[in-house]
Amino acid sequence: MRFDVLTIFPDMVRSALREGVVGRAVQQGRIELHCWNPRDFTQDRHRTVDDRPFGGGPGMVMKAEPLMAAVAAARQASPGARVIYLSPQGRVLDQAAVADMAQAPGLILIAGRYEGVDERFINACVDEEWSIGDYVLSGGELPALVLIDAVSRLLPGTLGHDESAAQDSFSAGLLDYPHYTRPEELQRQRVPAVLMSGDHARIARWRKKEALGRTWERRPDLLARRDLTPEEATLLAEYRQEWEA
Ligand SMILES: COc1ccccc1CNc1ccc(C(N)=O)cn1
Repeated sequence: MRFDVLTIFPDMVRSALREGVVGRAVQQGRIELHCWNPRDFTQDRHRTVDDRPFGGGPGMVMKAEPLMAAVAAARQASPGARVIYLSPQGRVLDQAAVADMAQAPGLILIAGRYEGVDERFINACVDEEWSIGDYVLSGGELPALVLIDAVSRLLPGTLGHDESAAQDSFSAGLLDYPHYTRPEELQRQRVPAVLMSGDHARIARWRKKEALGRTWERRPDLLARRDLTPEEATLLAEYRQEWEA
């Protein structure tokens, strides 16, 4: 899959994607990453990418023309890509949206800076506006990196064991079960015996129950959105009995 990022800080984006599973996928060519700097698409000596807002007010606005020229170049290099603008005004991202994006041939991600971009650029060039959450950052680069990481994890071959992405609780609409590793006892806390039993069916059942129970405790909103199978309802009832015991 190909990711094109429009940013005035390309080194910030490139360096962040050198490490970890995504970095390895880029090195192995399973993921392509290209950065386009709007400054390279300016016509003036000062390579101006921002200007003062019409109507007054604080801060600067990113000029439309350099962005339009950069997006045209990116579209040519990545046919069929979805053009996504990361902003606090976008639809808030969730795992289902990430999974849908992983089906695209490519994503062209616009990382805004300053107070945002000229609305005419959004109207003319942007397919979708997305937010990584209800908070404001100094730029769209970190949201673009979040999106690239979340999508890349779902691409075949990115993770060591593909099923670990599938097992990801959010893919199942639930929170994750607790994880443990050596030592077996730590500050008088022992690893739950079931995990030492070698009984994989029993372990899977325990993990499902923990995921359901923790979702019920911490994120009832997620549970409300999810129909439980009869088995899941039984597991959650068991968890709640133990919890209220
Ligand atoms: C004032 O900043 C902006 C204003 C408008 C657009 C982009 C920016 C760049 N900042 C961003 C970008 C995305 C998110 C998010 N929640 O996804 C948060 N901040």
